[in-house]
Amino acid sequence: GTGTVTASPYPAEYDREYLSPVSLGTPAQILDLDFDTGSSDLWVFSSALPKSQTGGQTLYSPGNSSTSSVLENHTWSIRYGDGSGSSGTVVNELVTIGGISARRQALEIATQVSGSFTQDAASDGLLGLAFNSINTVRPTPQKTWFDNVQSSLAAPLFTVNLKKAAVGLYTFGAIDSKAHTGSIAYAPVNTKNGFWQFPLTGYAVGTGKFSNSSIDVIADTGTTLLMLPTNVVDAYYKGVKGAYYDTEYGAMVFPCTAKMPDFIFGLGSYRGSVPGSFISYGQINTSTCYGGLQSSEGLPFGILGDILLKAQEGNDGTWSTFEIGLGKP
Ligand SMILES: CC[C@H](C)[C@H](NC(=O)C[C@H](O)[C@H](CC1CCCCC1)NC(=O)CCNC(=O)[C@H](Cc1ccccc1)NC(=O)N1CCC(N)CC1)C(=O)NCc1cnc(C)nc1N
Repeated sequence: GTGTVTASPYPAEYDREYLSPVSLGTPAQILDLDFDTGSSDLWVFSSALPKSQTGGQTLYSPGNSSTSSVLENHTWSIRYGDGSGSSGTVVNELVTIGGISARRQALEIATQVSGSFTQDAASDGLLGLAFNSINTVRPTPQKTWFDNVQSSLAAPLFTVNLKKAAVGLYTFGAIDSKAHTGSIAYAPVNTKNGFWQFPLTGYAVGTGKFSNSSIDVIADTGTTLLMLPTNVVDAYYKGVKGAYYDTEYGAMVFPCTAKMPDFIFGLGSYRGSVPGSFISYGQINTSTCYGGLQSSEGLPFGILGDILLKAQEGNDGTWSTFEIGLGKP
């Protein structure tokens, strides 16, 4: 079959994360999870958390579900790129998304979460959509929901259609022919690091010439910003009057009045564009804005985060949506 679920941006004006409803257990407990193609753990806020670490999230309670069973002697502990983290125990549970069910999904119950999760009332946990090899459950790593349901999908793929300040969609098992115009560009995925990793074929800034270069990136719905090698970032902000590296924020910032050039990227022979307006991410004070494009210095690859994934390229005046199709060839 195929299944579709909404992806709602939060907070509305910042698109910092996208949340999707997931049904857990019997009777159904619905939690809003951050689908993350940059990790492979499905973990939720739970009744096992100290109250002091919760902040308004919906808590999954295994005791209230007739289909949950403890995965004995298994634990998990995860650390994310922004320094946040969580850990806990594991149950097998019925997990349904858009009508597609995994009957015995490893569902990771948080017994500890770091402060930024406690403060984020909108997110009840994460659903990892990267590869099984980076799942943190021990002693036996567990499979992702996408891996568990693949045999029941019409096609072994999912598509991501995030939108700026509007509700988008994750679709499992089919490519919606209404959601794209023209042919689809494919790139070979390198799964050795457990991510959806592939090469971009180059970039251009605004109306400048396209620079052919192979840039290793991962498609990561769980990362808000677009992170690329320093030489690309420097080339981009050279086109932004008054842009500079703010050591306090550790980020490129610029006057909010600056005209932002579009960012063009190559994927095979396909050319996608991120509107310049998306690269003004938000104000840090009345006159200075924070860049949606930052350096991936120190990372083994660039990160195509939400800033790029939500981009809609305007062609012949219409809007077609840039979406990522992720699946096995
Ligand atoms: C199995 C681990 C797994 C693969 C892990 N994967 C990732 O970190 C990528 C993954 O997509 C995670 C998923 C996030 C985690 C935080 C909660 C939301 C989802 N992405 C990141 O950490 C990228 C950096 N963070 C972000 O992009 C977060 C996302 C966020 C959204 C809403 C609320 C809070 C945070 N955004 C911000 O921090 N923002 C605040 C600042 C603002 N300017 C932009 C928005 C990893 O690489 N960990 C190795 C790792 C460990 N330690 C460190 C320090 N770095 C690491 N990379």
